[in-house]
Parts: sequence; C-alpha cells; structure tokens
Amino acid sequence: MLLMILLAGCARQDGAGIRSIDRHVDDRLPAAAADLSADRVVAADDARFQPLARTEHLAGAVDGRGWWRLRPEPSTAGASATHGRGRLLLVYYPYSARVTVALPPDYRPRSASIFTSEPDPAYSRRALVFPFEGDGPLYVGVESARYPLPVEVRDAHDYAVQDQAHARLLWGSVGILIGVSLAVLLFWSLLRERVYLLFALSMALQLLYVLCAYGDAYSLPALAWLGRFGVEGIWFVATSSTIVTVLFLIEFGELRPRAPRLSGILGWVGARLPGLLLIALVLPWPAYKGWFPPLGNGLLLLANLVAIVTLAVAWLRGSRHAGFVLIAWVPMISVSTARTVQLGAGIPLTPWLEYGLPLLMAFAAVVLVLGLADRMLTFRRERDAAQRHAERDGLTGAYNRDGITARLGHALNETRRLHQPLAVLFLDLDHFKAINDNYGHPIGDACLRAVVEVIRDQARLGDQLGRVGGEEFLLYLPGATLAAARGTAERLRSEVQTRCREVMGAPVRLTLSIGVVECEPRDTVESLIRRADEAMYRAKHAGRNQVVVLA
Ligand SMILES: Nc1nc2c(ncn2[C@@H]2O[C@H](COP(=O)(O)OP(=O)(O)OP(=O)(O)O)[C@@H](O)[C@H]2O)c(=O)[nH]1
Repeated sequence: MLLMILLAGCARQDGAGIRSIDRHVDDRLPAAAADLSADRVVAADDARFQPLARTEHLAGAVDGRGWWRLRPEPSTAGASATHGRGRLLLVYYPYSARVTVALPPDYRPRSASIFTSEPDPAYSRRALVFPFEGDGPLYVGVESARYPLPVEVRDAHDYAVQDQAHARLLWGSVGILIGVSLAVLLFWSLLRERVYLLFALSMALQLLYVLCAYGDAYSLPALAWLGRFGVEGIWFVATSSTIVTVLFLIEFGELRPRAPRLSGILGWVGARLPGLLLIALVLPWPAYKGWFPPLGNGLLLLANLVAIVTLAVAWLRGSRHAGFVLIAWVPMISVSTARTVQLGAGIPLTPWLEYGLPLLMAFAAVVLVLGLADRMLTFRRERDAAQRHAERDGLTGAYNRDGITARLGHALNETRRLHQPLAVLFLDLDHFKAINDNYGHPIGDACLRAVVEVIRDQARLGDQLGRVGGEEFLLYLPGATLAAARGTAERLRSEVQTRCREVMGAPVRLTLSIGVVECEPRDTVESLIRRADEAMYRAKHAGRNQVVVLA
C-alpha cells in the first residue's frame, strides 16, 4: 500500500503540457537532421516540419538523432504567478542521448546529457530539465538516443515536488542495497566464504548500474568521473554485474552439483561470453562499439532464461537456496525485461516499470540475505549434527569415550576454578557376556539402553554419562563429595537391580559393579578414570553388584 502511494507520487502524465510535436524533415539536406545548427532549425519554415501523431515522446529519429518542434499548451497565468518559477521542458530518461534545446524567450541553444555537470543540480537526472518562459515553440535536438525520448512541459513547482518523490524512492532502494552490501561484506570478512563476497559485489554492481542508468551517479562527486566513459561505462557496469551475479547464483543455488549440465551452459552465456564481450569493449580495437548493446542485451536475456530454468531444476532437485533465488529474482528479471521492451518499442512508461527495477533489486537483496541466513543455519545444523554424531554413542545416546573424556576435561578445569568437588563413577554390568550368550545380542543391546535410562533418571542436571567400553560407563558428578557420590552410586546400583530384572521379557537380572573416586589436586582426566576403573575392579573382585569407594 505504502509502495503504491509512493509510486502514485512519482507518476508522470505522459505528454502533459504539449499540444503538438513536429519532426524536422528536410529532403534537400544530405546530412541527418541533427547536423543542423539550432539557429537553422529555429529559422526553418513550417514546410520543414512534419506533425507527429503522439505528443508524449520524440519519435522518428534517424540513427538516434533529429530535431523536433514542440508547441506547449498556453501557460496559465496563475501557475507562474503563484510559484514565480515558470515552466520546464523535461526530457525523461535521456540515458545515452545528448539533448540540445532552443527555447523561448531568447532561443539561445543549450545542451545537456546525464554524463556531464550541465544538468541543473536542483533536480535528479531522471530528466534533463530546461526552464523556459512564454508560449513560443520549443526546439529540441537529440544525438545518440537509443529509444524515443519521453517529453513533457510542467510547472516548475509541480515537477520539483514530483522529483522529490522520485529521489525518495530511488535513494530508499539505494540505501537498502548499500546496507545489504556492507552487511554481507562484513560477513565475508569474518567467514571468508566466497559466496558472501560474490553477493556483496553483485549488489554493489547492481547499485552502481541503477545509479548510472538513471544518471544520478554522475552528480555524485565520488562517481562523477564515470561520466567520462559515457554510455559505454554503463554497458561495462551492466555486463560486470551480470557476470558476478551469475557466478553468485551458481554457487549460492548449488547449481553445479544439482544441475551440472545446465549450470555449465549458464556459466558460458552468463559469465564467459559476457566476459569476452567486456574485453572487446575495453580494447581499442574494434573502435566501433555499436555492436555491444544488441549482443550484450541478447546474452543477458538468454542468461536470464537459462538461469531461471537451471534454478527451477536445482530447486526441484532439493536445493532450498535455489528456491530463494527464484523468489528474489523472477520479479526483478520480469521487470527488467519489460523495461527493455518498453524502451525499445517507445511504449509510455508506467511508475511500476520506472521504479520496478530499483525496488525489486532492493526486494531481491533482502530475500537473498534471508537465503544467506538460511544457508548459514543449514550449515550450522549440519555441523551440530556431525558433532553430535561424533561425540555420541549410537546405541544408547550417551557420550562415547571421546565425548565424555573431553567433557570431563572441561569439568575438571571448572572444578579447580570454582574450588568445588568432583566425583567420578565407573559402572560395569555384571556377567554381561552370559546375557548375550543366553538371550542374544538384541536383548544385550536392550539391557544397555535400559541401564542408561535408569542412570539418566537418577542423574542430576550437570551430571554427564558416557559409554567408555562394551558394558562400561563413566558418570561424573560436578560438585559431589565422595560421600554424596557413594550415595548416588548405591542408589543407581539398587535401582538397576530392581528395575532391570526383566528386559524385553528376558529375565536378565541386571546388576552393576561401581567404583567411586573424588578428584584430587594432582588428578588428570586419565588418572581419574584409571582410579575409578580400579575401584570398579575391586567391586568385581569383592563379589559384584556393589559399590567400592577409593578414598
Ligand atoms: N549386546 C551387546 N553386547 C556387547 C556390546 N559391547 C560389548 N558387548 C559384550 O559385552 C560382553 C562383555 O563381557 P566381559 O568383558 O567378559 O564382561 P562380563 O561378562 O560382564 O563379566 P564381568 O564384567 O566380569 O562381570 C562381551 O560379551 C561383549 O561381546 C554391545 O554393544 N552390545
């Protein structure tokens, strides 16, 4: 809703303020009409002008050049009197074009393009702005245009208000893109994963492209030098942005493993071939670069198509991240394609088409950041699962030997730091071999699980259990003195004896021999386990099913 209100504020009334447009044609002149001087056009009689059917753009250019005569609607005295700022001739989205005008009252020729400092800094470069006074005809000459240029005559105050809305929208999108690029760059500096760098670069280049294509880059002191390269600079930025974005997509969407052949094709049409075009663009030979836009745009459209198909295939084959890219990208690509068609065909522009690209770029940036966060979360889950797997015993779910010794090491350090006691219990099932032999291994396994369940039920928060051998367990009790640990061991022994008489219907009559020790100042993890094991052996030798405490 907010977006619609913002867009409504930016709407242009196409062809507003213009009564008629005539194109300058003169069969007697050998050269194209734009070679004419402004004075000659202003002096030309009506016979040299051919009326155009539409008043919203300058149509009928030959090789991107020509002269037109515009008749503005008569000025309403009120508008000028109220605001005192007269009227403006606006030539929208000049892009590559250089525009020369001869306007009333003095008809002195003035030229401007988005690449130079000539345009009035009070306005954005969405349009070249030429103030004039009076109701006389307006003469407009154009060179190097790539599509029919939209024109309008507006009250200066009205346009200033509308231009501010435009600036808010554009710079809002730019702000999002800058924020996202910087945040992702920070991630990259911490994680050093290539995908983050590619993403930040892709965002930065897309941002630069929007600023160049709209012309606002050239009004920024830091980027004004880009104007020297004219429209070829924009082609360079657009193509670099395509290459980096495609490399990002391939990596982020896991396209290589999920759709190897398609991702190979995408690599060619979206990165390698555009890369060759870029080299040809910057080399001095061939000097003529007019071949670049059709080839570059053709490759871009093809790369977009291949990218969507590849992403869809990768998504169907299980890449969640390819799904994120599809959501982020398809709207943006649709608008940029529609905009290319609109510009080429000279169709009047709607606010959606005008602002679709920067807004959807910002939208894509936000969705892709969510995608990156999701990717990070997935990696973290996988790492945690792998770690869990590496530390846990698959049968009982208790820690394995490595897991419990590592934890016991931490507990030992904590105990010393806090000057607290720590007790260790070594537990061994009695005559377990006989249980396996009599009832089979599945029952043996169930016995191990049953014993672990009993120990878990009896353990306090912070006590940790590990399986350190076939039927041997280690339980450590942070904060427990020898006396408290003896009590716990006795409880465990008797609980196992009562609760594990029968396991899965087999009368196994499980019992435990338990050795108990308390951590001493010179103890290490190894010496603690060794002493607890020794205590457990004493319990075995003393007849099993009992607790021995080693003081
Ligand atoms: N079911 C099952 N048995 C296991 C597993 N790991 C080790 N064992 C068995 O545990 C038994 C241990 O036997 P012993 O070391 O002789 O000990 P014991 O029979 O309990 O005798 P004492 O400890 O002296 O009371 C062996 O038969 C092993 O095959 C396991 O994961 N599952």
